[in-house]
Amino acid sequence: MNNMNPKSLIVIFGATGDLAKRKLFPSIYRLYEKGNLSEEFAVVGVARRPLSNDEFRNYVRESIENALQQELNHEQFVSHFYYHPFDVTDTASYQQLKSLLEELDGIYHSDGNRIFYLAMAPEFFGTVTSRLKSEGLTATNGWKRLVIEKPFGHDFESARKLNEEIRQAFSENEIYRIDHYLGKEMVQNIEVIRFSNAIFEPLWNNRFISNIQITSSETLGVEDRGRYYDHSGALRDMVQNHMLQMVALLAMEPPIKLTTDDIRNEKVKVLRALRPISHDEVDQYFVRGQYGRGVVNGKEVIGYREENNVDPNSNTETFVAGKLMIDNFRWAGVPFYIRTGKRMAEKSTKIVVQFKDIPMNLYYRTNEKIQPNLLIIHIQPDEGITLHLNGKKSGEIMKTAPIELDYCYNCIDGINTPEAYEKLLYDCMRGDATNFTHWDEVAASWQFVDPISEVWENTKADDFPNYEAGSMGPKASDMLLAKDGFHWWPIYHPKQ
Ligand SMILES: NC(=O)C1=CN([C@@H]2O[C@H](COP(=O)(O)OP(=O)(O)OC[C@H]3O[C@@H](n4cnc5c(N)ncnc54)[C@H](OP(=O)(O)O)[C@@H]3O)[C@@H](O)[C@H]2O)C=CC1
Ligand SMILES: O=C1O[C@H](COP(=O)(O)O)[C@@H](O)[C@H](O)[C@H]1O
Repeated sequence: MNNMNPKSLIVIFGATGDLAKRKLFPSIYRLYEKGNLSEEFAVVGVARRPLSNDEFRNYVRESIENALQQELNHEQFVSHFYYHPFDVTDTASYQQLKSLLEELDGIYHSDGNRIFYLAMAPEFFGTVTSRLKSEGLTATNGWKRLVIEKPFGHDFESARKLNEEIRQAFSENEIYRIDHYLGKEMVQNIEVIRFSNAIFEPLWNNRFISNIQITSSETLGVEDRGRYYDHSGALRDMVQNHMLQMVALLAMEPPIKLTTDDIRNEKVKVLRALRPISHDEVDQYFVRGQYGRGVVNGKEVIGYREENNVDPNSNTETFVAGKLMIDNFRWAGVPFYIRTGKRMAEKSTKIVVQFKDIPMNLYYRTNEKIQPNLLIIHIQPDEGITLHLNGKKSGEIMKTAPIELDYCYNCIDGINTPEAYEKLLYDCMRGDATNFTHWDEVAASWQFVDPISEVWENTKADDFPNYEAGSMGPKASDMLLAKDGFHWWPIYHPKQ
């Protein structure tokens, strides 16, 4: 097999769903368009509604054209798509799927390589994987891989059970647990910025860094996902996975080599070193919020409790801010502040690394307020880095002025950053699991988050809704930093 142009059959369970339409089909097309797929691939869509192959192919074409806002340039692309209607709880249909895969293996010479992508409700994850094994679909001459969407469980116990179920059919190195933040260009850049720059790595510790802030704010509300979200909340939806993954990448030790195992091992160590938060400490370290009505991007929007499929008295948080301490040599004493929420003022994901003040500042004498040095990693929508320094104020004696060294990745003409799903699908096809989460990371993350959700589920938040849609969250989020003498740095890009 040519590892750069992998060949495989891809079975998408939930092929008529939102994720497949918006992310998976366009990503497969982009890979094909760039020549990253060989012609020896086929996609089999599985869902209940009755569609013929032709109807499915039209649906795929439309999905791609809508998502990419372009016409399909390669007509033959959709001929690689097949549809197999069935209810995944029905055993008999797996036999028909097996025959179809064997037939397609012959047509596409895909060497028995199979990706099973579970893009459907998580309650089916266990059923599908056990049927794939019991009905013989995993017995193939080539490799087999399982891509599993979030949420991976609801807490540690449910995640452990799910893991046990899928491990009956797939080994750990065949399981690709998606965290789409790990496919983002600038999240992948964290390691490179840290480990390939002599000006950062020696300073990357508690001697020189005073705190690190990670914000992932959204302007969207819960849209049509109220049923799922009202049982999840921001802590499970964003913190347990994406936010903790970014913390792990920022805090991990340099891996011995850039292999999947070496990187994952270092990330797991960080997650295990997170200071556990006991039930009676939750209020000290974490803040929850829920949005009320407000104005977002100039439009009036309803409050969370008025959204479709949301309990009108819901106790679910749509905002979380937290202070995380990592109890190891490198990070002892350095708070990592995280915040994420829906219906906030901006759509933005940013990491701000705030360096400590220098020991003695010559310029204090002039009553100048020297700004701390900041390294800002812009994850989205803008992609880049900004370094905040101090320089001499032009024309003045003994006065400083802030300087911003700014590099914008996605401002450069011709650079079209690949979608996270495109990169992750390609990684999976090439057998590179580095940017997928290992079970040990998932387990450690749930173990950290569980005590917080237990307290929040069992205590009514009397002040909900406690932030206006279109704001940066509840006041208590600012207080969380203020009591340590810090404040949240703005999350807009300096050039905006
Ligand atoms: N949408 C998104 O942006 C994101 C989604 N995810 C995750 O991806 C997964 C899919 O989400 P999403 O696409 O939004 O979900 P949807 O509800 O849009 O799609 C569900 C899919 O499953 C199929 N389906 C439902 N029941 C059965 C059944 N018994 N047998 C066979 N097929 C069935 C549906 O088709 P039919 O009705 O025809 O059977 C449909 O294709 C979830 O785990 C979600 O958490 C993760 C991150 C983002
Ligand atoms: O996983 C999820 O992520 C999205 C935010 O992703 P982004 O790439 O747009 O930052 C969030 O809206 C969703 O609730 C959550 O399930």
